[in-house]
Amino acid sequence: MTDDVLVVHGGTPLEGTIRVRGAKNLVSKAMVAALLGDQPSRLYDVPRIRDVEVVRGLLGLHGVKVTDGDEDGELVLDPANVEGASTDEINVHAGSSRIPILLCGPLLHRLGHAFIPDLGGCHIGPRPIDFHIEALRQFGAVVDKQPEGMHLTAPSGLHGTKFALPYPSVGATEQVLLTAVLAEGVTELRNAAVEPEIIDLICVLQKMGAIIKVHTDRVIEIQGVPRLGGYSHRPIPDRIEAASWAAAALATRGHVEVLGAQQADMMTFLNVFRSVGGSYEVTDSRPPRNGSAGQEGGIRFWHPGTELSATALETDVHPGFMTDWQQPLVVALTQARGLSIVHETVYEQRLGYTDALNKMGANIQVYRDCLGGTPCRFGRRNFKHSAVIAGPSKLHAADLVIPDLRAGFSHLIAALAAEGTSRVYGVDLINRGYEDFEAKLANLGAHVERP
Ligand SMILES: CC(=O)N[C@H]1[C@@H](OP(=O)(O)OP(=O)(O)OC[C@H]2O[C@@H](n3ccc(=O)[nH]c3=O)[C@H](O)[C@@H]2O)O[C@H](CO)[C@@H](O)[C@@H]1O
Ligand SMILES: C=C(OP(=O)(O)O)C(=O)O
Repeated sequence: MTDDVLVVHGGTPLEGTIRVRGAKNLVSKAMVAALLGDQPSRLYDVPRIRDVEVVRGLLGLHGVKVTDGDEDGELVLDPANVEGASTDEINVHAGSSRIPILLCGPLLHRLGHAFIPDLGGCHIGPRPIDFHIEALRQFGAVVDKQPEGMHLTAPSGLHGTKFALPYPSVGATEQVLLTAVLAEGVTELRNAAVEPEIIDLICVLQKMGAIIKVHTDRVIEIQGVPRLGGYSHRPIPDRIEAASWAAAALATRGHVEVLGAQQADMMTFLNVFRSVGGSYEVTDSRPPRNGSAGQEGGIRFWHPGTELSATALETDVHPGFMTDWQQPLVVALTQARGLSIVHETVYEQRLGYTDALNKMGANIQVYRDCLGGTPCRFGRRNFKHSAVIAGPSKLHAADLVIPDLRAGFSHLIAALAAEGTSRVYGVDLINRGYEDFEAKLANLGAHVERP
């Protein structure tokens, strides 16, 4: 633990430009999709983050040759020799990410069997996988849960099915997509998640030869095809990372331009950012013309210098306010005048990190009640899933231990916004979803150092 610490000298506004690459929550799934093809795939703008390394390792164990392409961030994934791996080899990746569960369908199609290790990911609630298992069973998979992991077979192959999700789960929707594309017949998924990363995964699968219709009202219809080829794809940029830097600009009274950030995927965030009093400007990209260099588009976010206002928000599935934006933004809300209300409706336990903010001088109370306009699944289940943030608060330095990815980034922002020198332990966790964050911090003028 001691060498995984960042010393943060707070109180300096973040100023400058950074760039975000392919979305963590798409890139890893597109890599899994490559397993379904019988030709190589090319994925561009892949960030150097831990989740990518985990999937690269898992694909490698299953015979997919993953190599770096000519362009920085380009991966070539060749599934010509897909093969099984031992449970011991696969279990090296146990507890490291949520992505392994998405290998079920592709491995059943390619090998007829699959072994999935225990999942990792952020500790923000129990995160069950019952929807995944139920969907896989409906496709015809036999699922056997054992202490060392989950074994799956498909003795009669996988067949299209009609399935309605009890909640529009991102992962379960991806599970259905990745299984249905090569299943025999038609699959109809109701109450599907429609996050931009899912639509981008559908684009990847369509490039491979899949037939997928996205109807209104969260209905997705997939017509199984007998084979899929490879794809060449430049993923959507990471809208969670972009919003995290936006929140950091606001909390530190700074000005950060995020190249690559896309307005269309961040509309709900931008509305909240503006209602709090943050300023932003969308810069469109310009191709090179008549000898003048082109310009990459993005969004500039800054603190206007005037007082920020409290707001009320509820996290929700797309197109609602994304749960992964919540933790970084709350740090900025500690600087807004009045009472802000945050109702977390996606995860039961995603407010634990507020204890650390309170230790730094914030005034945040958490409640079991649904404090938003709409009662949610957690209302009568004793989870502290609503927060009231009274601001503005002067934050002071503290020693912090990072509990998970987004909470980790929020701790970092709080330390950057605070007066004095904080020590942030466990910062390596941030590498799971933020590429080169230390280099980016240095670019933005943050005073951080390894002891
Ligand atoms: C790698 C990745 O893409 N992670 C994202 C993905 O996580 P992930 O795909 O794990 O999140 P889900 O959308 O599945 O989870 C949403 C809710 O559904 C519940 N649920 C889910 C599956 C299931 O079988 N049973 C069940 O009850 C979960 O406990 C949670 O309360 O979407 C989340 C919601 O946008 C994001 O916060 C994560 O960053
Ligand atoms: C919850 C998150 O990720 P994961 O699903 O990988 O834990 C996140 O990215 O904020």
